[in-house]
Amino acid sequence: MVERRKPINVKEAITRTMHFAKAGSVEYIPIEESYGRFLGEDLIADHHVPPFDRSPYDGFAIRSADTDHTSRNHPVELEVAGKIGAGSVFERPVTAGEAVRIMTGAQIPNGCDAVVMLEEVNEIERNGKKYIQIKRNIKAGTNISFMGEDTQKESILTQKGTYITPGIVALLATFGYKKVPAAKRPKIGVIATGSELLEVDEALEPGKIRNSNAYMIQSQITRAGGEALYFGQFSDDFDMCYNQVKDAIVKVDMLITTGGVSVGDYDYLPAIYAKLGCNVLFNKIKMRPGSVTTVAEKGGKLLYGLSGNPSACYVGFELYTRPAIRTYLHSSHPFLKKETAKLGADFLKSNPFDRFVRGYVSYQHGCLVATPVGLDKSNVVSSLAEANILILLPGGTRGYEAGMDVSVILLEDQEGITMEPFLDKDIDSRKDQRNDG
Ligand SMILES: Nc1nc2c(c(=O)[nH]1)N[C@H]1C(S)=C(S)[C@@H](COP(=O)(O)OP(=O)(O)OC[C@H]3O[C@@H](n4cnc5c(N)ncnc54)[C@H](O)[C@@H]3O)O[C@H]1N2
Ligand code: MOO
Ligand SMILES: [Mg+2]
Repeated sequence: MVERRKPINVKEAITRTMHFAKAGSVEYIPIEESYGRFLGEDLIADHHVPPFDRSPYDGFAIRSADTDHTSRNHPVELEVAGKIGAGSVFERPVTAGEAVRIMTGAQIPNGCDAVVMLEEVNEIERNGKKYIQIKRNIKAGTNISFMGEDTQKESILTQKGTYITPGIVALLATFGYKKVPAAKRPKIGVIATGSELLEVDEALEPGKIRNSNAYMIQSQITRAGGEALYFGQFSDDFDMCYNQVKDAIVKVDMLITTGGVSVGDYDYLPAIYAKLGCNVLFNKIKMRPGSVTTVAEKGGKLLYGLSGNPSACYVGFELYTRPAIRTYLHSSHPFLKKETAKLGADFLKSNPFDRFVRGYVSYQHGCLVATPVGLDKSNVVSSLAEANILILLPGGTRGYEAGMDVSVILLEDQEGITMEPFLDKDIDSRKDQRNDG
């Protein structure tokens, strides 16, 4: 008799999975390798930036009070007491009637409180001494880049768990991080199952297909910030698959298998979880694709039994594995960002389960338009190549028409959101949006 599974809703499945998601450790890596990693600690400014008042222009540092009674007809003349370039400091306080020739980036000399640009002064020489003439009144603070105006000491610049962009690399360098505290990447094992699977470089044979999921999942792991460990593809043989899974678990932080998770004669994952004594969190979800997605836990490690169907496998990863990876990477926003978009085409087939339709979001006249791409079947691979979003169509009795507001999940997002807004309104809402008025 075929096993009858009890489906749970997406919200419950995510909640059960995230209960076992935990943060990993922190490692120090060279700053040159930090781009694309995730910060392991909050980045706190340990000094002001800039660390001193400095000149944003090539010009003359002056005492503004010297220009108090200056006008076009009554220019003031200041003696040039010296010259400093960026990196040098003027050795003594500047006194009344003096100016210092200063270059962009140089520290403002003591006594000065303004800078006049080179273009704004007349330079003259008399008796071997240099002078400048200024023809207007200069206010204190003019043309000064003030200490701390960029960042204040003690401020939190970037939170731990943040994806390190080139801009964050610049901040890390500014604050002297030759070694960067980075969240250690979780090691995610990947095992593909199926006697029909050919290696990627094998020629097609009757009844066989190439294993695309293993490579797709490895790239999804990399995009999410994890480190993929590929254990290979294995034919549908219980003992072989059991031993592979058993051996892999000890080498990884999480393990993903693809295929063999449904109710077929050669779908061995349920029996493997049972023999390993795993705590199966769920094995059926009210979602399409990916309803057979199974998540189990063993000794605190998450084991993902993703569907063999490529689209179902992809969606299962993004909904259940990706947030666990980001949590491991210390993110407080581990879920992909959701936005509201206009549906770009009718999607009239109703389904009692929540749908995560592969789609493409484009910008049209300042508006987000989400259009389904490719064939909407869970065994389809081509739609994945075009998709940059998942269009979330809550389950219900009616379909969706072009122009309706829909939620979309942004697949390339790096900022993320917390669990609450991700599970908000449209996941498991069960309401027919067309009754909203
Ligand atoms: N009687 C029932 N049959 C099925 C049910 C069900 O509830 N009752 N669920 C269907 C759903 S929904 C899905 S999704 C699939 C899930 O199948 P499995 O996870 O058991 O995966 P397989 O049977 O091993 O393969 C399914 C499909 O995917 C292809 N595949 C597998 N691995 C790969 C790979 N690495 N790369 C590319 N393609 C792969 C495989 O050839 C099959 O075509 O079950 C339904 N059946
Ligand atoms: O798990 Mo299946 O993808 O719902 O088609
Ligand atoms: Mg199967």
